[in-house]
Amino acid sequence: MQSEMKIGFVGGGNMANALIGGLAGKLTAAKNIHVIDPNEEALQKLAQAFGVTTALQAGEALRACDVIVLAVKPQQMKDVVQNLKPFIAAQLILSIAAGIRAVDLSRWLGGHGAIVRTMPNTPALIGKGITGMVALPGVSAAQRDAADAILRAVGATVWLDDESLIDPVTAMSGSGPAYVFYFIEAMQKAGAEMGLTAEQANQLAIATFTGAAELAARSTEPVSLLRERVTSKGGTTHAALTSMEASGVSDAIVKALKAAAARGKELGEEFGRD
Ligand SMILES: NC(=O)C1=CN([C@@H]2O[C@H](COP(=O)(O)OP(=O)(O)OC[C@H]3O[C@@H](n4cnc5c(N)ncnc54)[C@H](O)[C@@H]3O)[C@@H](O)[C@H]2O)C=CC1
Ligand SMILES: O=C(O)[C@@H]1CCC=N1
Repeated sequence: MQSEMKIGFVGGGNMANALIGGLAGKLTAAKNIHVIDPNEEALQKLAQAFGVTTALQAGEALRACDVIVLAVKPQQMKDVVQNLKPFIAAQLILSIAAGIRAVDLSRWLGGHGAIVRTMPNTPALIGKGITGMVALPGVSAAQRDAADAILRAVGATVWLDDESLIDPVTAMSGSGPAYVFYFIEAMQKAGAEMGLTAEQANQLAIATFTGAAELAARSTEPVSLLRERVTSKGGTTHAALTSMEASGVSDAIVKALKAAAARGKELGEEFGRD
C-alpha cells in the first residue's frame, strides 16, 4: 500500500536515481518526492523519468518533507548540510554517503538527533539492493520504521548496532557491485581471447553469475560445498582454481575489501573534521 510519506533528496545523481526508481509511485506518489540538485540536467532527467518535483536549491518543499535523504558526495557533505540547516526541524535525516559519521552530520545540523546512516547499493535500481543501516539514539521507532520502509522499497535491509560496521558494509555490498562487474569483465575478456564472440562471452559470463548467485541464495549448504561440487578431481575447474590460488586471488580480494573499508573510515576522518 502506498504511504503519504514526503521524501526529499539532496543530490540527484547515480544513487538517488537508483533509490527514486524504487520509491516513486511505489512507497509514495512521485509528487511526494522532491529533489534538490544544482545540476539542471540531473533534475530534468529525474523529473522526466519519475515525475518527481525538483528545485535547484533548498526551499519550503524540503521543509515540508518527513524524511530527507542526503545523497551528495562525502567531500561535499559538510557544506551542503550547513546550508540545509535553516530548513531542518523534525525531519528524519537519512544519509547514504560513504564515510561520513552520523555524529558529524548531527553537529553540522546544530545537534539534530534524528539521523540514520545507511549504505545502499546500485542494484536498488531494480529492487535488488541491500542496505546496511544504523540509527542515532535520537531516532524514534516510527522514524526507524520509515527509514526501513524506504530502503526495503529497493531491496533488503541489515540493521547494525555499531556505526563502525558501516565501513565493512560499504566495502562488501556498497562497493561490491563494482567487484562483480570487474569479474564479469575479466570473464568476458577471457572468453573473447579464447575465440567466443563478444555477445556469446557476455551471455555466458552474466548467466553464470546470476545462476551461481541464485543457487547460493537458495541453498542451505555452505558456498564452499557448492564450489566443491563443480570441482571434479583432475578436471577443468580444479585447473582454474589452482591457477587463481597460485595468483593469490582470494587473498587479493580480502585485501581489496579491507582497503575499501579503510578508505571509508578515512573519508569520515578527512571530511568530518570540525
Ligand atoms: N554510486 C554508488 O554505488 C553508491 C554511492 N553511495 C553514496 O551516495 C552518495 C552519492 O553518490 P553518487 O550518487 O554515486 O554521486 P553522483 O556524483 O552521481 O551524485 C551526486 C549529486 O550531488 C549533486 N550535488 C552537488 N552539490 C550539491 C548541492 N550543494 N546540493 C544538492 N546536490 C548537490 C551533484 O550535482 C550530483 O548530481 C555518495 O556520498 C556515495 O558515497 C552509497 C552507496 C552506493
Ligand atoms: O565508491 C564509493 O565511494 C561509493 C560508496 C559505495 C559505492 N560507491
